[in-house]
Amino acid sequence: MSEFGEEENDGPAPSLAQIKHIILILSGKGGVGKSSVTTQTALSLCEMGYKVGVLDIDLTGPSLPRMFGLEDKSIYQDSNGWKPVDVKTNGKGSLSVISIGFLLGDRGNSVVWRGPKKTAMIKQFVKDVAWGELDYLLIDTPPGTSDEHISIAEQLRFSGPDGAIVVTTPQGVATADVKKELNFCKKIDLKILGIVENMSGFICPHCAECTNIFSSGGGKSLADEFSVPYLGNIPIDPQFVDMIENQKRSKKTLSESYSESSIHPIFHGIIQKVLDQKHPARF
Ligand SMILES: Nc1ncnc2c1ncn2[C@@H]1O[C@H](COP(=O)(O)OP(=O)(O)OP(=O)(O)O)[C@@H](O)[C@H]1O
Ligand code: SF4
Repeated sequence: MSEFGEEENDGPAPSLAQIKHIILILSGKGGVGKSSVTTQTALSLCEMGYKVGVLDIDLTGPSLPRMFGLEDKSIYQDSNGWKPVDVKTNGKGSLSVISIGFLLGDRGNSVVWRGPKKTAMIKQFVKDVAWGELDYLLIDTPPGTSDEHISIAEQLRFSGPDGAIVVTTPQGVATADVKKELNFCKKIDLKILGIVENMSGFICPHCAECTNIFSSGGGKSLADEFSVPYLGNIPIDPQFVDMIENQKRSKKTLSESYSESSIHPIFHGIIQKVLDQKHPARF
């Protein structure tokens, strides 16, 4: 990427002009499945026929290239800006991805940057990607409330995001961190579209029966406490991990494998609750 200059954030980025809805995916804590939720949101919306873009601003641990089976892809820049990487779909909708992961030479690498450099990179991601026309742009953020969150909130200040989907797991420690995240959203005036409780129960790979191995209900009580929508819970599904890990060897596209998975109807219901909120399009 080119030099990062300090500019004033003086209005909505032209690169976002043809995007109808912007949704951020947040989590208070690492490893709760935020990137999985972003991936499933993208696949579900795409299956519904929408044009979807995914922006990965988890600069210290970008996992979306792996989730979408795009680890060997690179991005390039033309006169319109950075070109997102396309993901094969079932013929419905469209899906493209931009991640810092595409710029890291060794895929095992992560970046260790101080705040100003992270801010500059996020600014470039927001302003210089040639998304074209999209129904939904999903922004996958790092866990917690870090420089990246403040930067993206600042960059989107004039761009009217629909709001944020917040991911938690049933355990108390995760829900405690989510409270901080929810308070952060309140502070920056970012609407909460709802809370998703991930890894809630376990789907048996033999009989597809769902068993609650940890307590559940933490997400719902948080939603009640903060008076925000509860979108639902997603069980741990070994088939999902298998689908991600083995997509290169599979004859099916990720969209096809996803549409046949047990997790798919559950997640579809979650996304439908977001769509039912009927946020006005940005243009
Ligand atoms: N419902 C689920 N069923 C099975 N595996 C899951 C589920 N949700 C997440 N996982 C797996 O758990 C791991 C962590 O998930 P993910 O990378 O989505 O978390 P994250 O919150 O984005 O992590 P990070 O803090 O690194 O950004 C991944 O290997 C993912 O495939
Ligand atoms: S849920 Fe049923 S099939 Fe799965 S391990 Fe338990 S008893 Fe066996």
